Amino acid sequence: MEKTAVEFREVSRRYGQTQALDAAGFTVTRGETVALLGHNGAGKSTAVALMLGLARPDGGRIRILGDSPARAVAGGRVGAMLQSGGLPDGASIRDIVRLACGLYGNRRTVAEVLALAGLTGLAGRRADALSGGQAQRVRFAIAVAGRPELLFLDEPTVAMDAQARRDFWQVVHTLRHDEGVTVVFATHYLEEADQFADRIVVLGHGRVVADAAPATIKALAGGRIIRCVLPAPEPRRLLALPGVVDVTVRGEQVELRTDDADQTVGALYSVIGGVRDLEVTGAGLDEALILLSSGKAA
Ligand SMILES: Nc1ncnc2c1ncn2[C@@H]1O[C@H](COP(=O)(O)OP(=O)(O)OP(=O)(O)O)[C@@H](O)[C@H]1O
Repeated sequence: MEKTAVEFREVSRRYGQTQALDAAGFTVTRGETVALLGHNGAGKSTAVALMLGLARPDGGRIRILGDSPARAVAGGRVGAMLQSGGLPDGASIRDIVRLACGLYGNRRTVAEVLALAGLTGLAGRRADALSGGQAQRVRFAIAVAGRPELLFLDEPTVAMDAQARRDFWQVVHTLRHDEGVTVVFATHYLEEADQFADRIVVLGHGRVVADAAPATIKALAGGRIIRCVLPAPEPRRLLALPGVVDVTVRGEQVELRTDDADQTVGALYSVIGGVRDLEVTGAGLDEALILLSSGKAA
């Protein structure tokens, strides 16, 4: 059996004037859970659509479970939960799940799928009488009905509250553990990527700007931001201060990224001088993502 679940190499896709993906590349090994993380419009949904064969790339190569996306999907080896999956209004949840199970030759029973998705108590409910979070669970049920080897989840927890989110990830964890399912999920929740992924691929403007373990992405976020006002700031002198890893200067406004705030602040006063309005904040994952997406972090 091939070891690579997803090969996504130098993939580009343009919509009119918009370059949604620009030579983006990553691979996913079987059994891994990988998060595609990025801001709105970064290219996450486009990448998922291409991996499912719903659209074709303008350039690059995509292989899914050693096959073309279309053949992997047609073979029933891939499950997907998309952002916009509509549900048939008049049908009950049980009807929808039965249909999905039937499509895959009943690789799971209807009862099993209902239980997996936490829908047993809602089985008789019509699809048009569901909350946003419940509808998400039905989409999840459809995605896992065929016992897929590879699961794509595009912002799966978007309409869920905190408890529903925890329950959802617990089920995904069980599938990974018990069935070895490979999971690729798109999210712009940094915490979600950190908690549930083995690896995070950060997309920014259609390119892969980071591809690393969550701990590495978090380490990038572990630093501090110092903002202050300086008369005639010189970026090169600022970059030479202890701890400083990045400098942004706009007029007299200075922003420094540092991995040792105490040393940097000390040096700002003793070496540079004229410091006004100084503040120090935690960089945080959000700051790290912005930095990565802007291409400033190496
Ligand atoms: N069918 C389409 N037609 C035109 N432009 C599109 C289409 N699909 C995506 N785009 C554009 O391509 C870019 C990438 O969009 P994509 O939906 O892949 O981003 P995303 O990271 O999934 O964003 P979000 O977090 O908002 O879902 C955006 O600028 C978007 O407007």
